[in-house]
Amino acid sequence: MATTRLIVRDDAATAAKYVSDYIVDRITVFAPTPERTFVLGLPTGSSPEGVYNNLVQRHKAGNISFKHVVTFNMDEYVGLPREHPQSYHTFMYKHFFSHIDINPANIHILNNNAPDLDAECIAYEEKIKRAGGIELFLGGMGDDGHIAFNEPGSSLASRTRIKTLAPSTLQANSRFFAHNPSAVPRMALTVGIATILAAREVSILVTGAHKALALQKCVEEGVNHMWTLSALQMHARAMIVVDEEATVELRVKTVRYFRAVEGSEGRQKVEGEEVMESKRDSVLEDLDRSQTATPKHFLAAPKRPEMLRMVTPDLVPDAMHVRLPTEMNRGNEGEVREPKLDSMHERVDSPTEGIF
Ligand SMILES: N[C@@H]1[C@@H](O)[C@H](O)[C@@H](COP(=O)(O)O)O[C@@H]1O
Repeated sequence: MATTRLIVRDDAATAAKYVSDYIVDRITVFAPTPERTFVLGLPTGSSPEGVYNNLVQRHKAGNISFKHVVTFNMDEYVGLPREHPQSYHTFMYKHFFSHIDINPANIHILNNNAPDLDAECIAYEEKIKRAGGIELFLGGMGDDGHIAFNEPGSSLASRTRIKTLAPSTLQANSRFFAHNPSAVPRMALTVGIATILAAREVSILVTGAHKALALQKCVEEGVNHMWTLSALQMHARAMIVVDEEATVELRVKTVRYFRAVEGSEGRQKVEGEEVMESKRDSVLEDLDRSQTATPKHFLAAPKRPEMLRMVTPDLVPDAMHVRLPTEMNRGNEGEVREPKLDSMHERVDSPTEGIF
């Protein structure tokens, strides 16, 4: 059975509303200050457009401020000028940043024109670390199951790096480039799977029947680097919000199970803690619930927000090591070392990529 929590909504609009309301709730409960900012990871793509529209509306209605929110975008095409209409830089300002009260100094987007792209990627990881780690990473999913630009075959231990885009991505994203796949940049900078898994919480929005097969692979099958969103199964606080259309390849019992999980949450209240309208806990915890008494702290956001503000662990959940390639080992401090190249990686990835 899947281990990533799934929230099913009727259509793309209500799925996007669920995600935007969730973000507003999380920031509100966190109550960020200049000294204690809320660090939000952000995606681009057509899926999150509705989320950004809702967030802008909630901001304009006076429901939410982004003054003390720090953002890190997931990815960016290599080589496109910043002001190019299809750069992710342009996308973010057009759909979100230009309409909210975020401090421009708090916005981080990978510099796709940096003279040294490898150094840019390393510095980006450092900036995330210095910001205290990502509190909530919002994401989407490509038609082939990729997250950010972690294309099929990416290492589950990857960090921010250069990736060569898969033909399936060039094809899918050609809709933004006059339907010409050869006009899509061939490379991108992207956070890695491990960067995403290191966030304290991950929320993914997946809508449309064209994503249904990939969703099925990522949710019902095992962790697999050919369907990189499946890595979320190793995260203790992850959810995927989908519309009905995206569920068409899932088993009926899978959808029923997750609906039942969501339904049962509304009935759980924990004394002395503030329940966030039952919108948070993780699937691992959901699974525990069926076997043991429900741990109270998994159902609710603690009233003292500082409890949520622990330094990001340098990843990796125990279960992950079990599945990592044997070349992968750990250093003295418990850090994960990069895996050695193997022939499959050499075939899939460009020689310019130091880390897969
Ligand atoms: N790098 C982005 C991903 O972050 C995004 O999730 C995916 C799906 O985009 P869409 O929501 O338009 O289907 O597109 C691109 O590949």
